[in-house]
Amino acid sequence: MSYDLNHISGQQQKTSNYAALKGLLKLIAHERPTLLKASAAILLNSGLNLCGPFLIGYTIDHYVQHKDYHGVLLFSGILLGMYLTALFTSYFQTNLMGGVGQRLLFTLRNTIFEKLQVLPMAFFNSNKAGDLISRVNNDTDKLNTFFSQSLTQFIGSIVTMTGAGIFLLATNPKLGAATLLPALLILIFTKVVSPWVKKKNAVNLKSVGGMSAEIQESLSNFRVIIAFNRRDYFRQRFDAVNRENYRTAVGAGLANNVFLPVYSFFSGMAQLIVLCLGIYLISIHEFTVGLLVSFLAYVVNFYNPLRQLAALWTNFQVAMAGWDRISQILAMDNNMPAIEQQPEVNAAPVLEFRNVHFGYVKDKEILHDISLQLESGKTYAFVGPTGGGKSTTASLIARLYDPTDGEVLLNGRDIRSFTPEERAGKIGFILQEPFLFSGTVKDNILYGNPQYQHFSNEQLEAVIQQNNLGTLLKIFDQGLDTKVSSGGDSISLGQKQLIAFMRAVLRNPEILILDEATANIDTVTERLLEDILDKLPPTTTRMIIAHRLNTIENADEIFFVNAGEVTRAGSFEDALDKLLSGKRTS
Ligand SMILES: Nc1ncnc2c1ncn2[C@@H]1O[C@H](COP(=O)(O)OP(=O)(O)OP(=O)(O)O)[C@@H](O)[C@H]1O
Repeated sequence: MSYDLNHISGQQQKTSNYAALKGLLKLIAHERPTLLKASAAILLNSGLNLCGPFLIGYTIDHYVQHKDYHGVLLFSGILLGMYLTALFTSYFQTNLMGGVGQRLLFTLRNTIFEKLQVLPMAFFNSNKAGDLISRVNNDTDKLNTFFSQSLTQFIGSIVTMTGAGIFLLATNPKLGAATLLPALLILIFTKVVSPWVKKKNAVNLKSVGGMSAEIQESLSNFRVIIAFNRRDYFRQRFDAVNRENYRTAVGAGLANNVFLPVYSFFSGMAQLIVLCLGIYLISIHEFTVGLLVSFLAYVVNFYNPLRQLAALWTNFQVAMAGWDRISQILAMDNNMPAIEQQPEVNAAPVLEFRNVHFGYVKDKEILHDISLQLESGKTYAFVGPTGGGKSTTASLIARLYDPTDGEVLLNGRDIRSFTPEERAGKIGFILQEPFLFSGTVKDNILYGNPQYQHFSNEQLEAVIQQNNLGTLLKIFDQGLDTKVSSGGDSISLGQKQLIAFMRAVLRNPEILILDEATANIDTVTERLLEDILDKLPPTTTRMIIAHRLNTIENADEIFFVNAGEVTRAGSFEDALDKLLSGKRTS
């Protein structure tokens, strides 16, 4: 399954409006009562507005022409009451639909975010964070705008138009049909042009996503930019995406504005037809002045909403383009589902790789036919050159990815049969570059150990002491309350690794993976960590990925990982012998 959203965008641009709308309406199915109330208000509003011209025509023919001013006054009062009621219903429906729009925005953002939580690493490797942010923030807002501002006008316009159309055809079918002819041309024009408009908007939303990705990348790498004095580099890159965004926005703007002039032109044509034909019909006594006034008003009532629909249709196209981008995320599935539960096998190795093959992308294998076994309670070191496949091996143990072939077994059970909670409880992972969340040291420790969520500082400190981590906590001048800014930039990389270390050790995992976890720590502190690792429960298996020899001195067994092959090298002394004899023979 390809997780590259922008690749999919290119292929699936042609979702029909109907299919897109159907999917969207499913999301707001629970809003049905509110939608019904709002629709009733719209119907009443449009109905009242529609009665106006008829009553005016009636008043002219029956009271004005007969100089019956009492009747004129009466009907004026009725009209005033009707318009005031229409004002109230309009306010009511706007209020209701505004709420629907905001709730849709809320639900959509939650739904997308929940989906993002279940998608695998491969998804995040294939998509830029900035583009995803733009989909969650910007594209959802397009839908909110449509629902809260445009939908009621949309329905109202259609109801008013239908009512006006019925009046026009019922009063004089021939004149009515002639008046409605330009509307047919508008319909054909809209049908032909809409896919092009939607595409232009989709391209624009994609470029907004690209710009957001660029901003995100440059802001998160500002330190490198300043250190290399390459502000110009990102400026140029930003300039390019901004230019692209400008170009696509102008394109979308032009496309969006194509409807209005065409609608206005045909609307003017329709009024001209009514005026010419109407005057002719009056001259042959087939029509009255009052009817012509009503007729003209209904033409306005028909074509004005139609003109309004032009703008609303544009909003609809923008919203649908946004919805396409959102539904691409919602349609994604996790390609790493849990398989059926299996019994754990007694006396099985704590971890086993059976003929494992793996590649991040198709046709480029990174790990080739790896078979290895790790026994409970031992310390294993994985060493080898940069890019050899050490972190990849560790990622498979933590099930960040599934093998493309072969099996990874935990306690003799296929790792895929564990629930994420079970698996995470068994495996502690300290990454090469640990990520910390903004908050305090305590918040970051609790993030990996929710079981201590309600512990006071003193209680948590006691747990930390029991796990021999007290000396590490002392390194932070304000202990658990030491502030950590977003991404952990306010503390050193070594300190970040210490927090990540405490976070992982407190989980009491069966397997603790340290991926270059001490690379940025001074030798004195590193000795402290070794001491802590020695004192871990005897059942904890340690997997240490390292470049520095002193880090792996105490390992029970060493594996060489090179060019996607993992070979057993025995103890530290054996490995050293092999390395030296290899050097001597070469
Ligand atoms: N997310 C990824 N997408 C595609 N290829 C990747 C990805 N991560 C790693 N690789 C590739 O996989 C290979 C093994 O990388 P890996 O990170 O496992 O090596 P390593 O032995 O841990 O290296 P180091 O000692 O530098 O950490 C490399 O060729 C790398 O380019």
